[in-house]
Amino acid sequence: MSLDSHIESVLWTPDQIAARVSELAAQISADHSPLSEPLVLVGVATGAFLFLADLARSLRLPVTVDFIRAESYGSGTVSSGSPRISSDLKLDVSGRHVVLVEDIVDSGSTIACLIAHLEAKGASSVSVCAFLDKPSRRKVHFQLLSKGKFYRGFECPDYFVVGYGMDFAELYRNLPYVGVLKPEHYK
Ligand SMILES: O=P(O)(O)OC[C@H]1O[C@H](OP(=O)(O)OP(=O)(O)O)[C@H](O)[C@@H]1O
Ligand code: HPA
Ligand SMILES: [Mg+2]
Repeated sequence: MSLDSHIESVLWTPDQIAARVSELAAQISADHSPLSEPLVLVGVATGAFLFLADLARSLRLPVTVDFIRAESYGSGTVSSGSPRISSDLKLDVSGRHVVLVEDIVDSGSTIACLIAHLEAKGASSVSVCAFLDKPSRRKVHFQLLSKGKFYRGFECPDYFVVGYGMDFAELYRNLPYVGVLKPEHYK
């Protein structure tokens, strides 16, 4: 079964995604060189899995990789507004420079919760690298401490998007592009 027929329009093609990921990786590499210890990439499961894999392979720095899981959407398209951390880090990030890797920042509640969590663990800096940023939907205006930076791939228009890691009801994550679903597929 192909899910391509469920897509109304493609917003970013695989080539556009690859080009932007390379630019982000170059910027992060330049900003974090040289480091005395490897940069810690923290992927936000599940949605960031493809972006993290692509970004990590483009970085020209030693990195360590871990995952964290925060849930707020369940199977719908609207955030509950109060994410909970359902799976924590394995690595100790105290004294380390961390980049939180997200597929999308939408209401901002997930990333705000995770930034606070990593800062409380004593990270030296917490930056955010989000493939997409949807500022039109922002409810929580997160702040980074002075050494943290916000890297974003693209500004996303006000659609619920799928593909390149992002799901609707756990489907569409493996599409190699980002697109908008046809209305009949939002149930
Ligand atoms: O800015 P927000 O409104 O908080 O939304 C963004 C978050 O929502 C999605 O994750 P979700 O909780 O759906 O889990 P998933 O990554 O497993 O899809 C997405 O991957 C981000 O982590
Ligand atoms: N698509 C998929 N998952 C999401 C989105 C979106 O637009 N916003 C927050 N989580
Ligand atoms: Mg999701």
